[in-house]
Amino acid sequence: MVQHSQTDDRRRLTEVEITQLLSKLPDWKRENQTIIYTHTFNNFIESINFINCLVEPAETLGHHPDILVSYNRVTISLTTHDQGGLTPLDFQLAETISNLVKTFSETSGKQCNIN
Ligand SMILES: C[C@H](O)[C@H](O)[C@H]1CNC2=NC(N)=NC(=O)C2=N1
Repeated sequence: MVQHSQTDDRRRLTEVEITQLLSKLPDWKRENQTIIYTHTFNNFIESINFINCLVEPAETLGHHPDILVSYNRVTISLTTHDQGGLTPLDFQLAETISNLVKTFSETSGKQCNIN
């Protein structure tokens, strides 16, 4: 029988692991089986441009954020729907999103990655 290893990025995380991983993502908070982050941009266009920045990493990971846009505020929720909870993939994508926001802000909304 195939055993799922600890490196399986689609396995459900334990509460202890979730707490540990969240401590490295200060902008994100836990809400039930999701982790959530809200960022305020300068306007609606920046919100949408930033969301477009999420397409490539989401497709690459095969993991997709739930997104709510309210003018200049974008709320991103991550969970692994297939597992009904949080997995390493959620934290991987959260870290990527936080890095994208940083680059996006530093380039005044012109760029979201440095490649
Ligand atoms: C087949 C495909 O990879 C899966 O359905 C993926 C797509 N993107 C996904 N995204 C998220 N957030 N959770 C999932 O369970 C999920 N499943």
